[in-house]
Amino acid sequence: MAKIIKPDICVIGGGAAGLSVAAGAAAFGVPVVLIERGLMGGDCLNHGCVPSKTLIAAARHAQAIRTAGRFGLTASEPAVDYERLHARIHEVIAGIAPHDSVERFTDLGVEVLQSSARFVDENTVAAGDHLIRARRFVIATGSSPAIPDIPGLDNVPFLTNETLFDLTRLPAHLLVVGAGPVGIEMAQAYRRLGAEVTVIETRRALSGADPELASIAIAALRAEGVVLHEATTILAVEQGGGKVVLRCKNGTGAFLVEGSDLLIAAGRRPNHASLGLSAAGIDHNAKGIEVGSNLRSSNRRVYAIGDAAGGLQFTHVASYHARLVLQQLLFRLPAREDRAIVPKVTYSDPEIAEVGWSEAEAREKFGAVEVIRADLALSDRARTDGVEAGLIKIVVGSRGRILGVGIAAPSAGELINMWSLAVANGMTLKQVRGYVAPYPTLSEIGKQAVISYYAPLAKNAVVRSAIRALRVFG
Ligand SMILES: Cc1cc2nc3c(=O)[nH]c(=O)nc-3n(C[C@H](O)[C@H](O)[C@H](O)COP(=O)(O)OP(=O)(O)OC[C@H]3O[C@@H](n4cnc5c(N)ncnc54)[C@H](O)[C@@H]3O)c2cc1C
Ligand SMILES: NC(=O)c1ccc[n+]([C@@H]2O[C@H](COP(=O)([O-])OP(=O)(O)OC[C@H]3O[C@@H](n4cnc5c(N)ncnc54)[C@H](O)[C@@H]3O)[C@@H](O)[C@H]2O)c1
Repeated sequence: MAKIIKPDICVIGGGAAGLSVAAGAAAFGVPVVLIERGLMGGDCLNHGCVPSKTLIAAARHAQAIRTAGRFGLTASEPAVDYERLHARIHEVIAGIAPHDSVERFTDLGVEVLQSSARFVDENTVAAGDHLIRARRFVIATGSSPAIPDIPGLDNVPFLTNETLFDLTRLPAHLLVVGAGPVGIEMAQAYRRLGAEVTVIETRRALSGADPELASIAIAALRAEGVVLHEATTILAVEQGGGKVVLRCKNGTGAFLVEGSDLLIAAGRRPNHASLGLSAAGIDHNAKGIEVGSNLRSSNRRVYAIGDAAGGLQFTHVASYHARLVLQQLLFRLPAREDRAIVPKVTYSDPEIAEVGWSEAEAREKFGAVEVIRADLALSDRARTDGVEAGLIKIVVGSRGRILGVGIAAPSAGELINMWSLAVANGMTLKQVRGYVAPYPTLSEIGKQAVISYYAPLAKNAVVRSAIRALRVFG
């Protein structure tokens, strides 16, 4: 006989999105049930952001050793102890895991059920031997790696982000399918750690980013020895002589690529196949659960957030969504997702960070916009730190309104923070002109770009004659 529970909120999925809703609801004393079928913390903690950024940090140190010569130090080829690096990745995960654990959430007052959830009707979810009849449901079931339909792939072992961080040896030659954020970040990291790396991409690399900014990161990867084939189709994959072989074709003809290991980084698919969505009248498609800007589904009791909602797929979006849903469920206040205020970062080196409308999007939406740029070469800090390439682009609308900002630079993910605040608050260049930037920092290039916007003022005849007139006063 199933046990029936009737909480106010039932959250399905214990990743970044679901945990944020559960913690927020419990903090206000609202009865909440959280159902998780796998590891608490979801993709970000276990197979995504945390292990990938730990790997990238190690790779950055390896590259610093390799390129130390230009700072007057003795450079060498770094000796990589991959088993030790594997252990460090899992130490970092283990260090964060208690924050997301069943124990912590139980202590917060959340009832955690460790099983798979499935809707049985419009108002009921089944999980193990429980039936949950909640006033509201929040689907936060995330996404999984999409596996492309390439002939032969069924017969060849391959890695995804779910298995990559279990490797205890450095791949000799990593073949990467897909040059999105996952493919590019991992390609550069493994190259820096000493692997040969070849990336195959059907379209252009980092096609979601501003092409001018993306090209700076891609040039850096190529200079470091990553081989990248864009606009290339993989016709088949085979295994032979202990190698993985990709049969490829592009504008130059057909060719073979051989490697020791294959990583599939070809995008994501939502985890909703086993949720029984049709039984609950929840509309969905191949990208995710269909929601309005208030994140509510076609079943008005049910919301979908994070990767499951099929929009932007970032951990900070998961927590942004959680806040919007809590605002509606707890305080009965309206809330709408505004994608234009969400920053997007790819953690290549240089990093690519963007917020607001890109140049192309703004031209399409607003027509006449101005784009101001400053090259990182203008920054004294870039010179002291030996940073060779970088750029900031600010897209400016009428009356100097900041519509969007894109940065290619080391730590661009940090530099974008102040611009995210500016875009979210509809700020203008005049407001940025007035703040004092510390010297020497990379952030100063933003200020320099803004000053360049006002530079024509110095040549303006009216301004000049006003200054001449004011000289009369001594
Ligand atoms: C390699 C990689 C690197 C990334 N790096 C970054 C980064 O640096 N910064 C960033 O912002 N984003 C990054 N992301 C994206 C980020 O990981 C995701 O956007 C984020 O994890 C989404 O959180 P979520 O809670 O929506 O889903 P998930 O984290 O996927 O959590 C969903 C949870 O639901 C559970 N679940 C699914 N179905 C059921 C069911 N039927 N019943 C019960 N439980 C269920 C799953 O087990 C899972 O634990 C990265 C992703 C990858 C793959
Ligand atoms: N830094 C970050 O915040 C970060 C890092 C990694 C991932 N993520 C998130 O995870 C999501 C998934 O990232 P992703 O890189 O896996 O997906 P993606 O969809 O961004 O990129 C996948 C790439 O694979 C290519 N591709 C697909 N099938 C192919 C095939 N058969 N052959 C060759 N190329 C093929 C696509 O053209 C695309 O460029 C992103 O939307 C991103 O938001 C974020």
